[in-house]
Amino acid sequence: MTRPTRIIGAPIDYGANRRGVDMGPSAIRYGGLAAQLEDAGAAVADDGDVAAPRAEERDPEAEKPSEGRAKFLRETKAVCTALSDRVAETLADDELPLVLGGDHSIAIGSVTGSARNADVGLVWFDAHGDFNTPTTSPSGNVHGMPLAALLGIGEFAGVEWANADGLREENVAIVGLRSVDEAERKAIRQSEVTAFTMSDIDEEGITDVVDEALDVATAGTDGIHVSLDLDWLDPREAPGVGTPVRGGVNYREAHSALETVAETDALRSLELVEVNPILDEQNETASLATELAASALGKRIL
Ligand SMILES: NC(=[NH2+])NCCC[C@H](N)C(=O)O
Ligand SMILES: [Mn+2]
Ligand SMILES: [Mn+2]
Repeated sequence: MTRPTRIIGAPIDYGANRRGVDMGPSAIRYGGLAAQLEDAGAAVADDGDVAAPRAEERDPEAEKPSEGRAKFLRETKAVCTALSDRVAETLADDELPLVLGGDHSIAIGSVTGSARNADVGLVWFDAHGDFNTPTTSPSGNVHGMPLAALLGIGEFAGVEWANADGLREENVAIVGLRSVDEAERKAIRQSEVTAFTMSDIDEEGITDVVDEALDVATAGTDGIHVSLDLDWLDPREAPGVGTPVRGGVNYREAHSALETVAETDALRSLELVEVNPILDEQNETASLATELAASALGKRIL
């Protein structure tokens, strides 16, 4: 029997260039999330969404980083702080938080919450490194920065609300990387984070790569957080995302990866991000997200 699962929505799109991922939580719920999770054997409760300021109330320049550019940092901080508390409370109740985004900046909230009273490993399924900082970011979009924020890199050093207490670089694995900015490449190489690119998946196959990623994340930790950016998949499988990149994993590879996550039995918290219903086709990306969540929670073909 899977741990009781509590759904928490974080309906924001401050961190992304293209509007629409704020509707992700609705689309994923509408795509049949609760039924999928029950199929996986999980008892499901829906905690609703964290409060998010409306577009009209936003000020892109309200809170500035020490240097560089990070748009809507004040709003991102407010939402992530609330989300972090909800995730920590859910874990304290011995339930599994399933966070629905929203753009990937919400990972700052989910992971700080998950790593508050525990040593946590992190598996980051993504086409992107999300390793920019306010000075290296080409866009100023915070969804390209959450990993650097959580690890306290660059201008994020000592930024308490954004740094994850119980997370060490050695326990972070990025899987499926294929779009990296120049400064990000350097920063990832300099860090202790393990990055598995699409070329690694070409060479070794998804099974071996995910096994290795899970070894990295589980080594010496109390459990793992899995952050699934839907642009990890090839845009043919997941068209409803704001920053699609060709050459991603296919449908079966994605399921296989999350089935392997379930087998490890170390899952502490999970999030599904970057679903953009405006750009989607008949909600297929949101439905796919629900299926992958079910695989991560232990749903099997037979
Ligand atoms: N979570 C994402 N979809 N991130 C995309 C980041 C794109 C680019 N590297 C940037 O920093 O702007
Ligand atoms: Mn991405
Ligand atoms: Mn991402």
